[in-house]
Amino acid sequence: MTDYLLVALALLGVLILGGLGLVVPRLRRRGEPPLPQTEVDTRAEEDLAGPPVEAAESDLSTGVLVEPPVVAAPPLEVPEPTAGRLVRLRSRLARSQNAFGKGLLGLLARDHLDEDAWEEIEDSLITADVGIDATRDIVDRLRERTRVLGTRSAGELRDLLAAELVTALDPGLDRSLRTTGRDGMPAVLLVVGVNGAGKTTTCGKIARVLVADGRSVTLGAADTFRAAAADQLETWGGRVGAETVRGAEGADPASVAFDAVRRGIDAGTDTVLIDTAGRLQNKIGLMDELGKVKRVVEKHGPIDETLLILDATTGQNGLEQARVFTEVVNVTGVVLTKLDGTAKGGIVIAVQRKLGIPVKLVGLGEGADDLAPFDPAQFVDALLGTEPLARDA
Ligand SMILES: Nc1nc2c(ncn2[C@@H]2O[C@H](COP(=O)(O)OP(=O)(O)OP(=O)(O)O)[C@@H](O)[C@H]2O)c(=O)[nH]1
Repeated sequence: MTDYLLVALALLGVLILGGLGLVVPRLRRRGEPPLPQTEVDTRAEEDLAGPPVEAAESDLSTGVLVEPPVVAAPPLEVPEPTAGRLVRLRSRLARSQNAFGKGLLGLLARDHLDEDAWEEIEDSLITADVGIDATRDIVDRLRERTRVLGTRSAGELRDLLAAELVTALDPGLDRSLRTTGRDGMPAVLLVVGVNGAGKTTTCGKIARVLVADGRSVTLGAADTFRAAAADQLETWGGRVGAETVRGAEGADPASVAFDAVRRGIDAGTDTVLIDTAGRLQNKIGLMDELGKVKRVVEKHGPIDETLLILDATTGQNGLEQARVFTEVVNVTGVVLTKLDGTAKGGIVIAVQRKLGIPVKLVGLGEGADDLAPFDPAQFVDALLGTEPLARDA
């Protein structure tokens, strides 16, 4: 009888311990944060299958340790520092603007600056796309100062011309990029412009500039018109470890832009860069689409910077297109691309004067780091092929 009692008690003990073993892990798991859906699915499968078999670490039949295969992540690129880029890229600018600078300096070096010479100087500036109004201002001021100062030497004239060109470029304008967010939110940059101007390339280059400066970046591929544009952007981002948010081909650009900012907020990135499409048949369509992108993105908060990408080789025509964009979105800065491929560097002056918006960056080639912060004095030096202004002839 006592034996039966002991056996019954032992069985009861085993049952109680077994029951606790089943309950305790469930209680522990209840305190864990919810898992994303994909992870929940994986966990459910794991639970069904029991603990994972660590076959990768040891071969059970032989007892010999087997190394797990190493999958190497593609190496991230280290972009060039941004400081002094315009000086480093000076030769690109000097090469394309050589005729313009040399021509002007040749004219100023003449023994006698008569009416014809001044007219030729005007023509050179207009040919270089400086624009008629700006050219008149520059030449009038140069003539006046030459007369008052009695300036004669070629060196002095060159310095006066350089000073006038710098003045025409409005060196006091704020050209900094607003890439720092507020209240824990990322800064949001919207990139707009007509197709082929270099929007996607410039987004990629800006991402590199930001990464080089220690920022984290999320890219938004809101150019859903051209499928390759999203691939192109993703490739740029992947090279420096920036994530790209994209939608299906033909998806609503505004919703992709919205998702990109959402992702940037969730991931805690410093800057979200949104690439848009410019391929619209008419002004109304452009207004509707860009206006919607702007409105939808602003549900998260204000847009910090809207950059208009302009192809420098399109000259005065580009200015007309630019005006349409400035009517739709609040453009805060211009990026002039392809300045390496035109002798019409004067377009920088015309753009700022016509649009009243600072040129903040210039594209000087197709290379990944061929984008430079714009600096009026360095630009004029490169344009004229002269030494820095402070140095006298
Ligand atoms: N030489 C030179 N080429 C440039 C520069 N910037 C962009 N490009 C080239 O211009 C071409 C068009 O650039 P994209 O970035 O695809 O232009 P996009 O505005 O995004 O074009 P869509 O997506 O069709 O709207 C590419 O071949 C670029 O390599 C530059 O500063 N210099």
